[in-house]
Amino acid sequence: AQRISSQLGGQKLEHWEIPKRDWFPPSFTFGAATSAFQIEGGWNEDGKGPSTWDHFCHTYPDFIADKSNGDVAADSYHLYEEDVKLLKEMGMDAYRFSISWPRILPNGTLSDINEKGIAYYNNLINLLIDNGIEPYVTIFHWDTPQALVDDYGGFLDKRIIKDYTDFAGLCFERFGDRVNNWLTFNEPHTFTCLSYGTGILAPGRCSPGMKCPDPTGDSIREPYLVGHNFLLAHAETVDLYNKFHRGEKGRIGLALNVMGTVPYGSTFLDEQAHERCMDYNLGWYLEPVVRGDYPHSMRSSVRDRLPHFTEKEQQKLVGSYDMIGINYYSSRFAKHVDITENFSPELNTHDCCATEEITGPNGNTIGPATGNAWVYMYPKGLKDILMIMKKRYGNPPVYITENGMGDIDNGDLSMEAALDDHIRLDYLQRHISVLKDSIDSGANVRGHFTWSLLDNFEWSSGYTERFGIVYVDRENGCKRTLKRSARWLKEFNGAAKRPGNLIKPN
Ligand SMILES: OC[C@@H]1[C@@H](O)[C@H](O)[C@@H](O)c2nnnn21
Repeated sequence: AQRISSQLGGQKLEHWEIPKRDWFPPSFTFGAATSAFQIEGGWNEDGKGPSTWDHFCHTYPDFIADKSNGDVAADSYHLYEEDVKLLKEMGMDAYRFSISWPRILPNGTLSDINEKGIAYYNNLINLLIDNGIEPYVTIFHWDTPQALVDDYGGFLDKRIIKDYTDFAGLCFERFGDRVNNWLTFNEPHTFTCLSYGTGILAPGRCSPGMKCPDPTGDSIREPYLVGHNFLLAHAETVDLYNKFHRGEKGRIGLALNVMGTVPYGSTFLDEQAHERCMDYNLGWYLEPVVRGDYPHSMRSSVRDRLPHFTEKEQQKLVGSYDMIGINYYSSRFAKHVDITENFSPELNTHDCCATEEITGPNGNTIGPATGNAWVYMYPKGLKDILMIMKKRYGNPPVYITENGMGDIDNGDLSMEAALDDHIRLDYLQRHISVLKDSIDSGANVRGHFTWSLLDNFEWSSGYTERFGIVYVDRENGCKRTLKRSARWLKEFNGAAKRPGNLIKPN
């Protein structure tokens, strides 16, 4: 039966529509996700080197909505025991977090290993395991060591492939005996388009004449160059993992953000536009690891601006994953754009010759607004993507490695109102529910991670968007308080009946 009530958004689900844990197999993983720069703070503590995000926030505060930074963030560098306690209290099966590259390698290379940084992650991993919570580690979640950007331009240069592979190898060596689930990269699509296309994310590059911190880049070439180096670094890292570090339970993959799309109108042109958008939003990084090259529609429109793989690189790329992470938040209407005689892309995202519209031809949005500007609730978009994974990409094990929405807080959202996050609750219930629907339709989806465990530093939005299921009071020592959504997840996970006390390693 259709588990989602006919109404979206305002209507709360009927009680029989609210997902239950036993809709899913016991092996299905429910967790929460964070990333290093967004939660840790301790930006220069115990020998940590600066990341491009430390540099970006300190140098270009006007490009952050509230001129804030990650110096303290949610202070998880000091409060990680609190974080694990909350995960245990909610009965979470797993915790997805990332490793700060410059925290363990301050200048980005193995020439200087920061043992205090390594110790932080070992303490976190040990505490998670002692409390029966599976660590899912994202090796790279956008915080490139500033030293490598200063030295050779970071991901713009092929030298990053060796430095990244060395960094990943150190993580496998030091944490791999207890960490069995690895994601090499978080969201290559977002990183390339927003860090080297529009330039709103660190290191903030874009073409001359455009408005971004460093307008000395090339918004229609650098995204593809950086994306290519991402894929080559991913392939080398998985090869290293396979050769020296894979245990019998080890699994590795990468986490891809996918903006879902539906055709704007019923013409075949919008159908094609939808197909092209899915090639760019999903296929750009998935097809190279599935079949060894970029989607045909990208090859034919980006042409000489899209690098090629050698045969040797393709051999390492194809099949370089045991699982695929999908970060899903929302969908759009894909609308055809004609290529006229003066068509000339200014941003790499213009190459797909389609716009992604929030509002459809009849003036309705794709789904109800939720809070932050770009998340409109459309749970069916998640099923549509999972069906593409099944029908087109071989139905690999998929984890929803991020799913959630943000509450706007320009200093005017009371803690009481923030704690009663009924829109987030409705959003999460509908997206968890649609996963059951997807499994019933043959999707090989294995888990769901809520973004995010904690209210944290939301990149160019700073602290004006709260994505956490746990409220963080940064005015009061980053005190953590479960929101309504977290209390439902605790009930959903059946933790209400289990002791929540934290087991600390002896
Ligand atoms: O914007 C909310 C979150 C960010 O906080 C994450 O760091 C990023 O992986 C992401 N991708 N899509 N949405 N998100």
